[in-house]
Amino acid sequence: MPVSIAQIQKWKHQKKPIAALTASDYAIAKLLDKAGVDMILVGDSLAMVALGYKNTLPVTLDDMIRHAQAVGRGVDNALLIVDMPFLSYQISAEEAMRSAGRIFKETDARGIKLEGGYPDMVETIRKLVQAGMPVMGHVGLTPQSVHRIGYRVQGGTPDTAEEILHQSKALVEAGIFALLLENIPADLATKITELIPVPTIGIGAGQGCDGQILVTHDVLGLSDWQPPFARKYVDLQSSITEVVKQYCQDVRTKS
Ligand SMILES: Nc1nc(=O)c2c([nH]1)NC[C@@H]1CN(c3ccc(C(=O)N[C@@H](CCC(=O)O)C(=O)O)cc3)CN21
Ligand SMILES: CC(C)C(=O)C(=O)O
Ligand SMILES: [Mg+2]
Repeated sequence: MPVSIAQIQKWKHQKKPIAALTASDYAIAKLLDKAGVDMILVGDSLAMVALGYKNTLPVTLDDMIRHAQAVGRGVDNALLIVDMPFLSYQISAEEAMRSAGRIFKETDARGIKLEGGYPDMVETIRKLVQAGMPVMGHVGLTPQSVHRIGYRVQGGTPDTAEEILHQSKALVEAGIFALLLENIPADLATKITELIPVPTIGIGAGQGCDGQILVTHDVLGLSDWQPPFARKYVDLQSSITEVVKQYCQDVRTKS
């Protein structure tokens, strides 16, 4: 039985941590799924780690759908979630509905994720949920706003922490099934986790969340740079470089 939304919601109450990672292609997605990851996110961070852009803004809805299709072919068990890319959902609820609808029609996504908890976004999310589309919220550091807020920790002052808590509650009231908390203080993330009824998945938000997510390229040591909170478990850049050098040498020495 594949992991369901109901299942991760039950795990919150059972205090069973949810292990999530990102994927952008078939090969890695299949490995993550077979290794037992609970949730796989086709994150728009693929703009940077897979496509080489300097931030997440350039990636298109067509790009996200293409990558989500590839990931979907490798996933049997994990809950597959797809990020909506910059400007595919911010202009109007109508446009968000059309973009989200394409993701559900053209991929095997079982949920989508949208950044932001400001009033207009809460209303957009309410409409998507009403139309039958499971939505995961995303507050704190929202990378699609990099030009306004940078990649800094969010919610470090009493006022901004209160605002993030308020947004989290508003998103829950609009019907999100889970909430991503990015780069916020651990005590704030713990407080939100205790106060809302849906699972929180943290990245750079401490160990008090119901689950954790990281960008797989960071975990594997394949990124050019990575956030300070991302733990690199293996340095595949070095391994791959060594192997490729060996291969080149073998070709050149005709061995
Ligand atoms: N490879 C990769 N991993 C990620 O986790 C990731 C991406 N890319 N791209 C999209 C966003 C951007 N993320 C980031 C990127 C940088 C910091 C970072 O360096 N934060 C510092 C402060 C930086 C500053 O002041 O500008 C920190 O101390 O939190 C945090 C999150 C997380 N996401
Ligand atoms: C929060 C992270 C994991 C994300 O949204 C992404 O990878 O795009
Ligand atoms: Mg993202």
